[in-house]
Amino acid sequence: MLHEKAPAKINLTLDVLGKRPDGYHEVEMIMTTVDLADRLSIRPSEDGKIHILSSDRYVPDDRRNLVWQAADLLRKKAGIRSGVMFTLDKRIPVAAGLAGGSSDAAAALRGLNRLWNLGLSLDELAEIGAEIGSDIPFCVFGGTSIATGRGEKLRHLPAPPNCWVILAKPAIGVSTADAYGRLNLKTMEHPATAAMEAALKAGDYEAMCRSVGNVLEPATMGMHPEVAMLKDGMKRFGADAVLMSGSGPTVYGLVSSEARVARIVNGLRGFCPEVHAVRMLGEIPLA
Ligand SMILES: C[C@](O)(CO)[C@H](O)COP(=O)(O)OP(=O)(O)OC[C@H]1O[C@@H](n2ccc(N)nc2=O)[C@H](O)[C@@H]1O
Ligand SMILES: Nc1ncnc2c1ncn2[C@@H]1O[C@H](COP(=O)(O)OP(=O)(O)OP(=O)(O)O)[C@@H](O)[C@H]1O
Repeated sequence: MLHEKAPAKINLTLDVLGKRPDGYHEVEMIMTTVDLADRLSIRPSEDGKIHILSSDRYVPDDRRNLVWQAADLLRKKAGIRSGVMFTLDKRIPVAAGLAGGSSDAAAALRGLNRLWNLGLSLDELAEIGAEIGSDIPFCVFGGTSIATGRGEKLRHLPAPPNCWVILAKPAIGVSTADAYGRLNLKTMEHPATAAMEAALKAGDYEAMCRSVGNVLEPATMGMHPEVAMLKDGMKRFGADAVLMSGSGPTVYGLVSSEARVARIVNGLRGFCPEVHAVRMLGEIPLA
């Protein structure tokens, strides 16, 4: 039996540069993994099939699961006929903007590469993952990167300065396609991606906080006003910077001092069902 950790990601920035002929959007975004992770256990199955046992009843256990799709694609590419049994301990909120499913799929690729002794590099696994979802290549590596293209072209960046990340997810799920679909390419305000990259290189916490931005925020807030309310609450309770992650609806707050974390978490629990205080993971954690 093999074990892989599948950490959540947050977007420090998310910019859209235009619409592509394939219907996707050309993005430029800085993402980093945080210490909230699903656990994936992997063992061979005698019947030649792919099985998924999930701890979360809202997560599909069949071919709709990104873990299933990753295993199926890797099997085809590697010409393997063996079956596999996954046990998925879900801790990342589902449909939250935290790339939970993508990270599970990336963990499946890393784990199966070991189980089947395929000897593929992380670059090769990321390329295979990109055929299933735009966030999977980033999740194969973890750490901190700037992603371009559809999200699959990655350049590694230094870890963010040490701080706490408070994640708050309202009781709604957001479809990523809907959020992109509602984007107004003409009126959107672009985030300061270059300033964010410079802040990470300088290890400058205040500059990082000043540079967060996500063009999908107004699009998702238009469908779900709860997201704007949660952002206001998080600011009022004292977070240094507040942003929606990915296509939402999870909102995160950055906090430098541990003393403020409990106050913000307790304040939010009053009106938000799911709140987690976690650390940034820093450097690539997944080996
Ligand atoms: C919002 C983010 O999570 C930020 O990291 C990603 O951009 C989305 O990544 P993802 O969930 O892996 O997305 P995919 O499964 O590849 O695509 C889901 C849907 O999102 C839209 N989509 C996604 C990525 C992209 N660069 N442009 C898009 O327009 C498309 O409508 C697509 O059908
Ligand atoms: N392993 C998985 N874990 C969670 N959801 C999954 C998984 N595989 C497929 N799904 C489906 O994908 C949908 C989106 O779930 P997920 O948690 O990956 O969203 P997300 O965090 O918003 O992703 P992203 O940030 O990459 O857009 C769910 O509604 C679920 O039905």
